[in-house]
Amino acid sequence: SLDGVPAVGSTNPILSWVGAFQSLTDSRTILQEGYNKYRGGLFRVPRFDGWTVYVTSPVLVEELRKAPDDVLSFSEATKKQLQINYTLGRNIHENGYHIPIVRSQLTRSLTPLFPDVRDEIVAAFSDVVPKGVESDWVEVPAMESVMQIICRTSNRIFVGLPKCRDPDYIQLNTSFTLDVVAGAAIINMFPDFLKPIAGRLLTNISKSVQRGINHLRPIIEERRRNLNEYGPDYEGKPNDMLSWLMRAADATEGTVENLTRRILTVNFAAIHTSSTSFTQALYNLATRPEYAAPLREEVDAVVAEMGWTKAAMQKMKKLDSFMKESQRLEGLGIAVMGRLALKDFVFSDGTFIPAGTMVSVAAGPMHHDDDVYANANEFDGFRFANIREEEGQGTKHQMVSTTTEYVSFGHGRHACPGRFFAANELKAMMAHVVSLYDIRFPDNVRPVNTYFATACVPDMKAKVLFRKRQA
Ligand code: HEM
Repeated sequence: SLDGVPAVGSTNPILSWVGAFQSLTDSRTILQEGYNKYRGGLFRVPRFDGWTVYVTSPVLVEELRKAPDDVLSFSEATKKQLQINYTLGRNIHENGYHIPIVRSQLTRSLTPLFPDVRDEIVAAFSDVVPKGVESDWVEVPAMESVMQIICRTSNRIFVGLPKCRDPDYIQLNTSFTLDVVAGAAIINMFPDFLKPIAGRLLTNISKSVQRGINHLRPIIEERRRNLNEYGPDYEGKPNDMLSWLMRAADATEGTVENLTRRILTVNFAAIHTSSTSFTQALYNLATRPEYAAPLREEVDAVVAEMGWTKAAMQKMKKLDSFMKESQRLEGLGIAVMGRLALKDFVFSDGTFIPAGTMVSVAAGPMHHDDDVYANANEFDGFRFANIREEEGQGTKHQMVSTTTEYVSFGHGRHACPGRFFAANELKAMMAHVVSLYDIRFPDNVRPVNTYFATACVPDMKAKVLFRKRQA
């Protein structure tokens, strides 16, 4: 019943397995091939358990965005892709109470909590960058260091000090994403009745959750004692994600295990996404030294006027543009906005999508399309700043703004609720880098990305050279 949607590769059941394998290992080529052939329309690519239909135009992205949740479902797509019942946990799928907290409370708190974010960034960079940086170039393993810094900074706001600096807690949160993604891939290989057993026996997840409980139980219990003794707004009550979750949780969600799973889930959504995004931007700056001076000029001027504040981060338009351009060209998801059709759906061009089909946006090819972005394959760090200059003070081209053409954070009601936090954190980190360091690669060559399934992953092993900023 997907006959109306052209396929990339063979539709023969045996040969489409070869295609399914290729879509794991060479997804970028496959998506680009589909996009080149069927641009403006839809095409399908085989997976081991079915087909994914990709949309390729802003008009179709808009229709995907508008489709009701009970027709094209974000949460059912995520449940299937991540095998949520056996990985993050059934409650995460059934009760997404953390999502409005991330979207509203976290975003509203960015201004008052900025001093904490800044403090953690400064402390984490000074721990991660070797001391010799004062007088010479020093090597910094980029991705590993970025993950440490982002995990610390994010968890300063999720669970506070001193836990955010605990090495075992950091290790747990940076590896939990891989536990979940690898675990989901394993569980997906089993028929439904064996999935719970596969989830328990063949993945690391229960061990990781237990490790998380060991870290968070004493904190949750202490906060609960204080609440009981001194009331809901006791003096010194931490203003962080854990407190917000504890306040919003019902009796079921308020257990130590369920609160721990919730914190792990927020970390799952936050750490690898933000770390890959920052690492790509760092690689772009290290290979394009011509951007250092104008970025530095902007950061120095804005900080001199407004200090290290959230408002200052918002004022740094060149920096915002540089981060957004990195994400446009090398965003983590070359396919985003996955939706599972729960009912039959028909796009306006007449394409019929039967219930049970996965639908997604071919984000990578769209972001590299010359008709959407001039010289789309060129890195133009100030592309969006220049557009904003031309168009006045509008916010449409800020890093956090989503459109039918710019979908790195998705688009519509499920667009990433953490993007305001992420953009603020990533800009504060990059502003710190340009104001304190010069950076480059040992051989001046940008490391190559790898593609796995629909993820674009920066070189995890590359080292960037840091040196104290020269006058
Ligand atoms: C650069 C960093 C990030 C990127 C690129 C990113 C990207 C995305 C994308 C593509 C989606 C799915 C949108 C859709 O399908 O329509 C999403 C959802 C989500 N993100 Fe992010 N994200 C980032 C950082 C964060 C952070 C820091 C948090 C939490 C603090 C977060 C929390 C979430 C949550 C909870 C959802 C699910 C929303 C829902 O269920 O409606 N993300 N993100």
